[in-house]
Amino acid sequence: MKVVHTIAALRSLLDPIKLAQQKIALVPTMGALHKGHVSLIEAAQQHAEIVVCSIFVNPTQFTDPKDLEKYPRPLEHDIEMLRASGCDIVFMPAVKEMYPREESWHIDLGAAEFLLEGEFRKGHYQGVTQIVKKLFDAVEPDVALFGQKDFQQVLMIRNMVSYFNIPVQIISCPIIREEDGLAMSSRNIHLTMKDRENALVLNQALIYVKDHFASQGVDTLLGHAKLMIEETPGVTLDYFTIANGETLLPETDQKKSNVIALVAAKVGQTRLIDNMILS
Ligand SMILES: Nc1ncnc2c1ncn2[C@@H]1O[C@H](COP(=O)(O)OP(=O)(O)OP(=O)(O)O)[C@@H](O)[C@H]1O
Ligand SMILES: CC(C)(CO)[C@@H](O)C(=O)[O-]
Ligand code: BAL
Repeated sequence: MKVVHTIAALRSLLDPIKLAQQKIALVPTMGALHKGHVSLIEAAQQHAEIVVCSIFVNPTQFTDPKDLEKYPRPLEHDIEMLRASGCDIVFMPAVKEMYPREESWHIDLGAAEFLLEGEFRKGHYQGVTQIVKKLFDAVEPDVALFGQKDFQQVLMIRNMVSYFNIPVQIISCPIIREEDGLAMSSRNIHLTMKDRENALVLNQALIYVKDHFASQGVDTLLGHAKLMIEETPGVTLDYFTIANGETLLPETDQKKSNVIALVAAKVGQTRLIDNMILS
């Protein structure tokens, strides 16, 4: 496994691979890797000969400076995990490498940009698409893999790709959970023991909705799920919605396909998200 820090070094590794017409997969991450990330590397290996993983805590997508400051950065551990997973190239640029000068960025990501995460983290998806475009320019991958855990992020990245006509296949991979159902997340490390227990309600509320989707109406389901979360001590709900998987607008027609339940809540000091496909 090669570890590189500059776009120039990355390109000199990738040029012969491209000349040999080998397929390249990119797995963008912010590090603090867990089994969810490893599942993306493993899926990437099914789609390409060479797997590049980027580790970059992208400042432009953080709307809360404290969140950026305390974002975990266990670099040695990450490199060891990637080595064990069979990743080929790790790209770990410094902030100056990706943002050599002040720049403004704004593209039309469609109305769904401003819903859900976009409402609670204003400008977040401009920052996400800005860095993912830069990573795509640096790597020129044939395929890029993202987690369904960040459901809205995958939609926004697909919109960015179609905005620029980038020839890359975007693949969304299933959510990897702890044994008790908590969605794996780098931010779980901030949870106290009590928070960790309380956080389970997010997955439990999603399961409730999925299990009763055929037998109860949307209003009843939402009422029950929100109550479950609001009654859990230390948990503050940002949103719980049953939405169309394309527009992210509330869905009331339970016979439709592509319906998803999405949740975000603060558990103690830590904001977590999760979701579940309903149809
Ligand atoms: N539990 C998971 N299962 C599958 N993919 C995941 C999971 N958690 C994160 N990912 C995916 O890994 C990629 C990198 O995410 P990131 O580095 O932000 O990790 P994270 O655990 O989502 O961290 P955080 O949510 O705290 O920012 C994203 O595409 C994300 O959707
Ligand atoms: C896609 C991403 C690596 C861009 O910084 C980030 O948003 C993430 O880790 O999901
Ligand atoms: N996994 C999404 C990255 C973020 O929370 O900023």
